[in-house]
This record gives sequence, C-alpha cells and structure tokens, in this order.
Amino acid sequence: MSETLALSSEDLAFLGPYLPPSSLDSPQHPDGPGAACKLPFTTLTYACSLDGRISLAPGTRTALSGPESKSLTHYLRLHHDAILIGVGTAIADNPGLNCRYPGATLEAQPRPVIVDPKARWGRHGEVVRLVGEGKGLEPWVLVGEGVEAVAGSGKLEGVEVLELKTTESQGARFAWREVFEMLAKRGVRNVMIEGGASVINDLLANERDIIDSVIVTVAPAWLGEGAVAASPAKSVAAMTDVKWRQFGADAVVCGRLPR
Ligand SMILES: NC(=O)C1=CN([C@@H]2O[C@H](COP(=O)(O)OP(=O)(O)OC[C@H]3O[C@@H](n4cnc5c(N)ncnc54)[C@H](OP(=O)(O)O)[C@@H]3O)[C@@H](O)[C@H]2O)C=CC1
Ligand SMILES: Nc1nc(O)c(N)c(N[C@@H]2O[C@H](COP(=O)(O)O)[C@@H](O)[C@H]2O)n1
Repeated sequence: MSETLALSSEDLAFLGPYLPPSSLDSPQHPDGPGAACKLPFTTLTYACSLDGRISLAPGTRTALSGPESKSLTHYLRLHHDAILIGVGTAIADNPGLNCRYPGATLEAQPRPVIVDPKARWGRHGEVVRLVGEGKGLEPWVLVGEGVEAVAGSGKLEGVEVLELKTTESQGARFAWREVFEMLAKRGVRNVMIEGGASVINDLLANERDIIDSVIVTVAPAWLGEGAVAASPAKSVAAMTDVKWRQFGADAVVCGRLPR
C-alpha cells in the first residue's frame, strides 16, 4: 500500500502537536467545543499555491504537493479515522482517499466521507476507483433525507449511504455540527477535512469553532485568476500556535484558529 516516502523524525516532531489526541478523553484543545461536545477532533488540511489557489479550474484535479508534502498528507491520513470531502472534489478528482504511507495496513485505513446532499456522486463513474480497488475502506456518502442515491443504477454498491436532514434556506445544506455529531455517533474520533474549496471556505467563514487543527501546504507556484481559491467569504484572524517547516520545495504551516 506504500506509495510515499517515510517522513524524518524532525518532520514527525513538527507535526506531533497538531495531530489528533489518542482519545476524546485527552483533548488537545482543552476548551475546544469539539472536545466539550464530544464532536470528533478535526484537522483542516489542503495544499495551495502562492496565490491561495487549490486547483487550476473548477472540476480539475491539480497536483500541488511535492513528494515530501504528499507523504505528509498520507501520514495525516494514517492518524485520522476519517477523511471528509465535498462531492465537488469526489467528482473532480476521483480520489483514492486511502493511506499510502509506508507500513499502512488495510486496518489502518481512514474512512472516506463524502458530503453529497443531492446525491450527485455515483452518476459519473468515479465510484469505481474509490470503491473498486480494495485498498481502502468503503466510503460513507452523506445525502439529504429522502434523496435517492443514484436511482436504479446500482453504482453505489460498496458505498454506505447515510441520510441527514438538510436546511433548504441555502439550497439543501447540512449543518456542519450535525455532520460531525453523526460521525461521532458512528465511532469516528477524528476527521481530516481535505476540501474542496466550498467546504474549506464555508468552514473557515462560518464554523471555525469546529476546527481543531489546520495544516496547509504552500507550493511555490501561482495558479492564476481563473483557479479555484481557498478564500473564505469573511476575513479570519491570524492562527495561533503557528509553526512553519519546509517539506521539499513546499512550505507547511500548522496552527489553530482563534476562538
Ligand atoms: N489542493 C487541495 O488540497 C485540494 C483541492 N481540491 C480541489 O477543489 C475543487 C473542488 O472544490 P469544490 O468544487 O468547491 O467542491 P467541494 O469538494 O467543496 O464540494 C462542494 C459541494 O459539496 C456539498 N457541500 C459543501 N458544503 C456543504 C454543506 N454544508 N452541506 C451540504 N452540502 C455541502 C455541495 O454539494 P451540492 O452542490 O450537491 O449541494 C457543494 O457544492 C476540485 O478542483 C479539487 O481538485 C479539493 C480538495 C483538496
Ligand atoms: N495534499 C494535497 N495536495 C495536493 O496537491 C492535492 N491535489 C490534494 N488533493 C486532495 O487529495 C485528494 C487526492 O487523494 P488521492 O491521492 O487520490 O488519494 C484529492 O481529492 C484532494 O482531497 N491534496
């Protein structure tokens, strides 16, 4: 399952303080609502360019991380119970969402979680890679209550569809807290939130209290104006507990969001 290099002991020491605690009884964020409400510990993590972009164009998969920071992503996957993405990313990237860090076994794999209120995923054939390779866990797809997932096509075989109520005010949205409560009830202790842009921007603008750790890779490239930006609708104050480290050609910043 390994496809990445092992990180150095210095890299691991750098990342250690930002990883999820080993159990919910020992929260890293003592006053964090995540711990208080028994929500899972959450890590918001993605890679962006020097102009804050995460992909070249909407619906386009773009490799920004170099080999070293890609290893970092897989090391993070090793330390989380679940990886959450929006359906836009699932459709655009057809991601594996498994852990390919050296030594990662099938038992150590994170649970892919796809936020898909209108059950759009599975209509495009991308399901095959996520589910079919047998190198990761069966994804959970969160759909709106009463929304039929890929009616009659049978393409969602190997995927568990979970229903959650939506609010119609903003076009079938889930309340993030309810998403994470649902995951906690299913035994998920920590979640790595990988994107994409809508998920990142919504959480940063509106639900910062839910995020316990932030780990962002900055690649030394510019994607330009037409590219998809990680840029919340509102400003967010500077992170606290900030540390930077170089991973190959990329810079990685870790921190916590101000409460
Ligand atoms: N560089 C990096 O690290 C990463 C880059 N990416 C890139 O990001 C791009 C995709 O971003 P984007 O198009 O914004 O897609 P997202 O992955 O953010 O998915 C967006 C969709 O998820 C659903 N969604 C988001 N928030 C909620 C909510 N609160 N409740 C219910 N549903 C919700 C909506 O689905 P609906 O519209 O059906 O209602 C929404 O349109 C791709 O190009 C991908 O390559 C992605 C991850 C990481
Ligand atoms: N860390 C990171 N760096 C990049 O350059 C990226 N494009 C991403 N994308 C995220 O990783 C997913 C792909 O995962 P697999 O390699 O297919 O398992 C992709 O869907 C994004 O969530 N991340």
